[in-house]
Amino acid sequence: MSESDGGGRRDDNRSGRPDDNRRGGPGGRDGERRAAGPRRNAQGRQRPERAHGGRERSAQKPSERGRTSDPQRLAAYTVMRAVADGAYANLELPKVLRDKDIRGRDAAFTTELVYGAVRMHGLYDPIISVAAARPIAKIDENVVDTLRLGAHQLLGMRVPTHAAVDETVALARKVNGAGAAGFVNAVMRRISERDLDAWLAEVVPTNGDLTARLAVEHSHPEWVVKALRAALLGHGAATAETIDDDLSSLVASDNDPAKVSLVARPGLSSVSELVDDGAEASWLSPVGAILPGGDPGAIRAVREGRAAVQDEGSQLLALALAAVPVEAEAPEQWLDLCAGPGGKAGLLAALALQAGADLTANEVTEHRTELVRQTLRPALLQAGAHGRTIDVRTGDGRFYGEDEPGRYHRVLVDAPCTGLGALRRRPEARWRRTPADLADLGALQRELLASAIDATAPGGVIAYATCSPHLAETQFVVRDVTRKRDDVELLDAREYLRDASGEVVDVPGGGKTVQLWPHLHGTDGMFLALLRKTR
Ligand SMILES: C[S@@+](CC[C@H](N)C(=O)[O-])C[C@H]1O[C@@H](n2cnc3c(N)ncnc32)[C@H](O)[C@@H]1O
Repeated sequence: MSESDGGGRRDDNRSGRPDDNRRGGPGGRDGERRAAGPRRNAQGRQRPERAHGGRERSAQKPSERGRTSDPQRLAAYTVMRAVADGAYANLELPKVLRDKDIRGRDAAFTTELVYGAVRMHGLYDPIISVAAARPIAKIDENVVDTLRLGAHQLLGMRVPTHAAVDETVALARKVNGAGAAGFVNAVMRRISERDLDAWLAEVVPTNGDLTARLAVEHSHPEWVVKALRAALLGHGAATAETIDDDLSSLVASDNDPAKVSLVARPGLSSVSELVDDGAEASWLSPVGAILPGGDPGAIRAVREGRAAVQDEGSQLLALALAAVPVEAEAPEQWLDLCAGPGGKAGLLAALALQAGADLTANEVTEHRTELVRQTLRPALLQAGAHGRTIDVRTGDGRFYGEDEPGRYHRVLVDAPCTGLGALRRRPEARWRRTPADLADLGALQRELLASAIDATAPGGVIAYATCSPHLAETQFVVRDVTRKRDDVELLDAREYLRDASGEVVDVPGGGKTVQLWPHLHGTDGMFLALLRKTR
């Protein structure tokens, strides 16, 4: 239900959960790492900071300590292993939480454990390696996952040291075996001897190469940091003078939990309904609201599919496509070419009904088409009453131009992409993607955009969007496709990106396309180009 990383509060602290595990992680902005407040003992009472993260010994003998692992850490480990085998954390975690009946604050704690350990292992692995006095590749990968969970408790959450060590050793005994537990105990104790700043001073390279430094400090593959540097410069969001600071802010924000933003699908729900249910109106999106805490599923409009969890950047893009003036005979035909799982289609469907337009929502995989159908259910139910059609289809978007030339008046190409603008949401994404993906995706993105243009009627408008700022997926795709054609022109997309008070959203850079940024707008790194079909 939620796109959030979770987090939350816990009154008792028996198993060492932090009071507020959403903030203060190693990926947080500089100076905020320990901003969440003082350390607490196992009963949750405040205690003084230690100078260098010194040891706090348990009163128990090692053989007596942590014989049983708690269900949350065991669940976190189970998800970690599934992710190592190719699963997606955001899909696997809810299943495991459900199976183990882990809810509320315990679910938030488990979520933070998994997301933090997966996301931050680019930093934790060098620390584990130093603490273990051996290369990470020489440690069994199951044991590495246990240690990543332990390192995150010590360095990224404010779990009391004795609880983090004892519970991680107990977990190791259960899942890695008694021999490994002794090793885990030794490594965890070594890690606990220093605080995060001392470890950063130890493992972050100091040779002056900012890319290498940021890659370790903020746990990103180096190629991603380089690509983000090029993107900031290429989209005009940084200059030669500001790039180091801007890049640092961007990679730091990739490790901040995304706020839980909701969309009120127009005509089905409203921002004021969401506000009445505890959300706060978004200043950025006219149809958005922010949930300050709690489960979005507790909100009636969300449960009924009239509202949903959706990034504000995604909302702005769909609204922009709907806002461009188009001269066409009613009813306008709208097309979402790559609709799965249906987030933007959900908003477009509501807007189409209000505008008296029909919508075709297409997706290439059956499974994701079914997700689109579920998302659109409330709009589908209303379409008949409005005398309108919402058609959900499975098909390859590359053939729409050939099969239905000139049929549509507004077309969204929310292209499959690397997702480098949404790293906050997918903890494993940065480690899965490789530069080689860009070649495959680039060819597909170009074909989909060309097909969309062919499928658009003269005077109609095409929105090309990605949740990546990578230049190869954004500017270069639009440039390559449009320069081969004389039937399309680039519109100034900035004109149509309006905040909740109707003002043009401030987007850095001087071009006609829009690039949103997590560190500037608090949204995913969404790209938008708007094209007019001229003939
Ligand atoms: C970035 S996602 C779209 C997200 C969606 N617009 C939303 O807001 O929920 C891209 C989608 O394109 C689909 N896709 C990939 N290749 C496609 C193709 N050839 N034709 C149509 N859809 C395709 C993927 O399966 C994926 O669901």
